[in-house]
Amino acid sequence: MSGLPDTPDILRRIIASKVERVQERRRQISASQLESQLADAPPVRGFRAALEARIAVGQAGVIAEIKKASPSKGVLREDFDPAAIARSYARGGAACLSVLTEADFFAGADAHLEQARTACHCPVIRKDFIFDDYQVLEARVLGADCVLLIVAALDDAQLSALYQRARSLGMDVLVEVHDGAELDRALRLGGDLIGINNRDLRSFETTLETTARLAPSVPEGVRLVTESGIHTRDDVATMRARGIDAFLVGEAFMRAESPGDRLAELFD
Ligand SMILES: O=C(O)c1ccccc1NCC(=O)[C@H](O)[C@H](O)COP(=O)(O)O
Repeated sequence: MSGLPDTPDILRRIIASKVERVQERRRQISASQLESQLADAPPVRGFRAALEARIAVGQAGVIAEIKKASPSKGVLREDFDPAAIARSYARGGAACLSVLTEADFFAGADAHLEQARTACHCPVIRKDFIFDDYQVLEARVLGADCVLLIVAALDDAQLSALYQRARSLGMDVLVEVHDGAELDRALRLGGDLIGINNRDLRSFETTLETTARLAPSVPEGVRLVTESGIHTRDDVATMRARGIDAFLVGEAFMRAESPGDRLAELFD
């Protein structure tokens, strides 16, 4: 199993359950069979390009998340229709979508990504816990335009191999960090789309100060995305005042009757 000595326990538990699911999936569909399905995968939509297009005209680049539940908050939304949520997000001004496909802790599914992607023109990141080349290949076959690599869960060799594989398939990679050491590793990797997760996965404490503290260390040319804990217009204003223009938001939208309307309220 992947991971580092100080990988947060919740990540270890999520990945342990993923290992079993990926092994089962491999028994059903081999990697070579997946490779043969690449030709029929939906064409890649530019994930980072969609963010940059919004930011270039002075708007925030919003990655709107489709997430039914999470370890820190439990069930977020009972009325959970990924296609309807995707359409709502697109109407509300989302640049991109983030779709949880992890089943055991987030009640996600691969079908959620397919439904969301088919329902609108937004590029989609597969929000899952990736440690195996097979999962990167599977994400592309599903239609993902970007994948998430969590620095805290992977050593440098894994990070590099998975990053190169995703890029070779035409996908962008959101490299997620939570502290300075992880940010250094992400920058050494060559990541040009870096997410700072404001949520401490050891305590679940969530503070925008995490992004504020690390942002000055992110060089020009790297797009920084602030993730987690964005709930109010003040949160957005605070981040934008610090030069952060890309956001990944889930709970605040998932708890709203109209996710897209809430997005428009926070980011208009
Ligand atoms: O949210 C959790 O409880 C969680 C636990 C373990 C790993 C990841 C987790 N969250 C994934 C995310 O990073 C968030 O879904 C995403 O950043 C959006 O955060 P929010 O807007 O606070 O829902």
